[in-house]
Formats: sequence, C-alpha cells, structure tokens
Amino acid sequence: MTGNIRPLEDGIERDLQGLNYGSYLHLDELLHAQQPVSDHHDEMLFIVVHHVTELWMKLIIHEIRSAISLLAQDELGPALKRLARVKHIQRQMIEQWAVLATLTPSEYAQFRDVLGKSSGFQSAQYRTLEFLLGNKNRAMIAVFAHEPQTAAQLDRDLHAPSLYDEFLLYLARRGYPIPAELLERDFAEPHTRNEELVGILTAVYADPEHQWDVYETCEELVDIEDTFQTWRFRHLKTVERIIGYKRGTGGSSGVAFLSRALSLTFFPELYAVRTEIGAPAKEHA
Ligand code: HEM
Ligand SMILES: N[C@@H](CC(=O)c1ccccc1NC=O)C(=O)O
Repeated sequence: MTGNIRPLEDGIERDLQGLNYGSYLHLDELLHAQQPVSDHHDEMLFIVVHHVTELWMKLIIHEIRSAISLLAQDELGPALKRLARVKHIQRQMIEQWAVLATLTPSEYAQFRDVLGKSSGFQSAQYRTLEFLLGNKNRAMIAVFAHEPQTAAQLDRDLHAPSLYDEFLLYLARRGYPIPAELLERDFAEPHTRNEELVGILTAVYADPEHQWDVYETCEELVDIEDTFQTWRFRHLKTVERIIGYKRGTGGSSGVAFLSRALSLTFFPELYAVRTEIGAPAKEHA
C-alpha cells in the first residue's frame, strides 16, 4: 500500500460513519423526485427542466430576501453582491429553455394530457419572486387556497416592501428627496410610475461620479428586470413552438396571455430615465 492511497481509504472509512456526499446533499430525496406519470420517454426531460428551474428560483429568492434585508440595514455593498449573483442565476435559467426546446410538438402531445389542469400558474416560488420584485397581484394567492402555509407566506410577501420599495426607503434615509407617498404607501399594491422619482433618478444618471454606488444599484436592478423579461420571452417562444396557440392547461389563452407580461415593468422610473437622460430640458408652462 502506497502512502498516497492511504488518505483516500481513511476518507472512505470516515464516510461510512458520518456525512457523505449523498447524505449531505439529500440525494435520495432529490433524485427520487423525478416521477413521470406517463411512460413517454420525454416526460423525464419536462420534469427535470422544471426541477432545475425551481431550484434556481429557490436560490434567487434566498439572495433577494437577503438583499432586501441588507438594504433595510443600510448595507448597500453586500446587497449589491447578492444582486450580482442573481443575474448570473437568471442567465442559467434562460439557457435552460434550449434544452426544453428539443421537445417537439409531437412528443409533448403524447403526454400533455397526463398534466391535467396543472400549470406554471401554480408555481409558488415564481409568484414569490414576482412579489419580491414588485409585481404585486393579490388575486394570484387564491391559486394556493388549498395550501394554507404557502398562501400565508405569499400574503406576507404581498404586504412587505419589494426590493425596489426597500431601495427607495434606503435612498430616503440617505437624504434623497423621495416623495412621502412612495415611502408610506400600501406595499400590497403594485408600484406605479412617479414623476418626481423620475427626476431624482435622472439626476443620479446625470452625475454618477458623486453617487456611484446608487448608480450601480440602479443598473443592477435594470439588469435583473432585463434578464427576467428575457426569461419570460424565452418561455413564450418555447411555448409557441411546442403548443402553438392552444389554450394553456391552467385555463389561460396561452401565448396571448404570456405576451401580456412582456409589457410589464418592475422599475418604471429606471426605464423613464433612459428617455430623459441627455434630452433637452423640459419647457415649463
Ligand atoms: C412544454 C413546456 C411548457 C409549456 C407548453 C408551457 C405553457 C404555459 C402556459 C400556456 C402558461 C399560461 C398558463 C396556462 O394557461 O397554463 C404557462 C405559465 C407558466 N409557466 Fe409554463 N410552459 C412550459 C414550460 C414551463 C417551464 C419549464 C417552466 C419553469 C418553471 C414554466 C413556468 C411557468 C410559469 C411560472 C407560469 C406562470 C406565468 C405567469 O403567471 O405569468 N413553464 N406556461
Ligand atoms: N401550461 C402547460 C403545461 C405546463 O407547462 C405545465 C404543466 C404542469 C406543471 C408545469 C407546467 N409548466 C409550466 O407551465 C400547457 O398548457 O401545456
């Protein structure tokens, strides 16, 4: 027995008693969760893509909750670090559509009926993410009426400040003249565009050198919205090539319904800045 094999064998012996790769990662549960209902070969692909997406959403939620709480403690730097990670996770989620797009309409048609009325509408993590980013729609909680704990968690997230709300509260504490109606509002309602805020953020973009961290955070938020929209768009195009213009299993019109979300924005003022910046000053009547 040579000296450099021995440590490996010691490692194997220790694994038998304590944690090992599989037990630490709970792979027994994770890898038993892929349970096709049909005997169609491609249902495994459909399930795995959903599971991977739900896992990435779990991490995004973890990072965004942390970013929100760091902002509430005036810790902008660490919050920015969280947001930078979110962007990379989102890119992975976007790339995954290419794997699912290998599912042809003929293949999907062979097992679509086993899905019944189940649909992405019922993804609690997706709804959580929408709420954390500010797309507040209390009607969507009703989908989870049969899961009281999930409905209660969504209700808490509905009423809590979103990432953008928390950023504005932070800016106000730093001395930016954020309008009171944005700070003391009912956070369960969606944020609507505020012209005073457009002016404040345009001033940030006009003079980034003096407030680089705020400027950088604004751009991180735009990156997150941009990649979120790209995910929605890739979902729509994948749906279009797999089921065409059929109605969804969840009861919506399908592609037409999904395309409506593409006109939504989480951060309207950050997009309004783009029109304002460098434009001639507005004339005041
Ligand atoms: C064959 C693949 C897919 C098809 C045909 C499809 C189709 C649809 C349709 C038609 C809807 C609208 C709701 C309905 O009426 O059912 C929807 C919603 C949704 N899907 Fe998919 N989808 C697919 C894959 C995925 C995957 C892989 C995910 C990842 C988790 C996903 C997540 C969602 C979410 C979160 C919604 C709700 C969107 C919202 O409320 O704005 N879908 N899907
Ligand atoms: N809404 C899809 C079905 C679907 O995609 C789905 C079904 C069950 C669990 C997750 C799903 N994914 C996203 O909507 C359809 O209409 O074919």
